[in-house]
Amino acid sequence: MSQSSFVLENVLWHDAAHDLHVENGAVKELVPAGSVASDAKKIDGKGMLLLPALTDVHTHLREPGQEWKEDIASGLTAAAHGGFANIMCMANTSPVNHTAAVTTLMLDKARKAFPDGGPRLFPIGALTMDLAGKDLAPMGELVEAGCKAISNDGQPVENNELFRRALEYAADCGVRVIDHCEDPHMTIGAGINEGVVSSRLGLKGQSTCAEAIQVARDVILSEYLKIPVHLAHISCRESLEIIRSAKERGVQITAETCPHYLTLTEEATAEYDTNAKVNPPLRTQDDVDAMREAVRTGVIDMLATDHAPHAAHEKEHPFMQAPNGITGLDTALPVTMKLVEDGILSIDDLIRLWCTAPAKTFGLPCNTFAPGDPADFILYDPKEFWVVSEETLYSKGKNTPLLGTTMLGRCAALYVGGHSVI
Ligand SMILES: NC(=O)N[C@@H](CC(=O)O)C(=O)O
Ligand SMILES: [Zn+2]
Repeated sequence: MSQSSFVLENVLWHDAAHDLHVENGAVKELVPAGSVASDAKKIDGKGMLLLPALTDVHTHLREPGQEWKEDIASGLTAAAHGGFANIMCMANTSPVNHTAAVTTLMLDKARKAFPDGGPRLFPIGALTMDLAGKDLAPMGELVEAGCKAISNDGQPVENNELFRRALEYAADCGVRVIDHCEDPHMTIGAGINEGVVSSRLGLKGQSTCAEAIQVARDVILSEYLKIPVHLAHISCRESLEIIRSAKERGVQITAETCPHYLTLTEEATAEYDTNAKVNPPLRTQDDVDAMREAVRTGVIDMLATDHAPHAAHEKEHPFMQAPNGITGLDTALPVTMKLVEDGILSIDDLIRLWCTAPAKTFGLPCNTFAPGDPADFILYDPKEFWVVSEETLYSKGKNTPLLGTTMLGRCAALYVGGHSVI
């Protein structure tokens, strides 16, 4: 019997006990418990919550070049324990992922990290060479090598003509551009919101205008060219208003936000905590409220981690010198499940935001538990207490403002294509 044919018995799906029948790595049926007629191997699901596995369209894996922060093996291990079947990794490595050779190296490393099958890796190619904002990267070659999207994430493109040509070139290559929306002249790298906390600390903050201006630029180009654009890590109310009205006009804009923009405010940086220093910065409670509304109504299409691991010694620099970024693969699902417990999201919202929308937008494998779908799923233990600490995070990056927080619930098992990864 193939290892990927089995009946997973007694799992909780939408509050009722179900059995999941997997055949040759694909879903055969998901039915009320006790109604599968098959002599395939039985696995006890122990009443755990069944969820489709997650897709992260925005991860920084740091390999090649900055393996002390994270490498592909450690990042994919954190992804597996976080419940992710698909990971799209950003191009801001060293060297930048601007040639097929770098993309191929990333894919080789992923295969070697999980020779029997693990989370699937889908690299994102650079938009410009070295992310320098001058010469377009060879997108055709990058897509052929396996890149699923194009982005200058971390180094926003300020040249509008170049950005327009990049959208056209990427569309010709059949992929979407993911834009980190930030006017690079408006205090890029500040990592703290321009507001009461930055004033109190005597730091130069980053305004919401820096983001919203680029969102507006992208909407204008997307509408004019009739080319889809994906907006990365949206953080503030002003951007949402632009995205909402663009979508009403039928502009092909998709957008993501991250768990931290749904749960944390600028107050997290009030004690100069560099683990809360991220780009775009954590905003106000009013922005958090607006973001929560936007993920419910579909103004924001999906969640992404923006997993941005950095080493402890780097985050120990004074606030303005410390690098931007929060590690997120380990904590994304429990943080989102808490939003479900608190009645802010429904479980169907969570599945749409973390599974169906990201996979479908970027053309990745997607499990909706329909017959024939890849058997990518999680068994989630809602009763596992764990404290976020250097020891409990699988990522090399321990840079999260959640250190010391107790989480209720964790991914107990991940299957990708019917293969048990953890
Ligand atoms: N999001 C972050 O705060 N940091 C990202 C780069 C970026 O997107 O700015 C990183 O690579 O560390
Ligand atoms: Zn970014």
